[in-house]
Amino acid sequence: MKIAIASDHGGYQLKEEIKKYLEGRNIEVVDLGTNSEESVDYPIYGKACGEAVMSGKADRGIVCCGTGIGISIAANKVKGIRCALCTDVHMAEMSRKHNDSNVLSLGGRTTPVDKALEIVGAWLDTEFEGGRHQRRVDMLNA
Ligand SMILES: O=C(CO)[C@H](O)[C@H](O)[C@H](O)COP(=O)(O)O
Repeated sequence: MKIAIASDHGGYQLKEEIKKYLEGRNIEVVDLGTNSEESVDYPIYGKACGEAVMSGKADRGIVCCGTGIGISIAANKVKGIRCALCTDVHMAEMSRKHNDSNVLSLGGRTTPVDKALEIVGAWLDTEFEGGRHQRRVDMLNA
């Protein structure tokens, strides 16, 4: 699996931790920036991650900003993206099982690193259930 990751300055430190975690699991990472804590604008990075997923450059994406809110809104503007802002493992699992989320959003200023990495692990390891949920995902895509 190949994962695209992107953040603004508020999510930069968390993105770096997620990158290490993914590489530790031998998952290929496409890092779309940002590359420091210098102030940048989250819409650019959310869009870049969404486009990387929809173009096939990556299988799924992970985005981070201060709260995870702004960058998830940006990613969700890309047609076909189902970006889920998750603050716990249950939400991450459900976003995969029911929503087939293809981008995960996390808040670098709101979710501690250890918890965020647990969320990432659950999100990576949970499959979409299909069935009645496929109909709803099809409606989202339409
Ligand atoms: O977009 C956000 C909130 O929805 C993110 O948390 C941003 O990281 C935040 O708005 C950036 O704020 P800053 O004061 O410019 O660092």
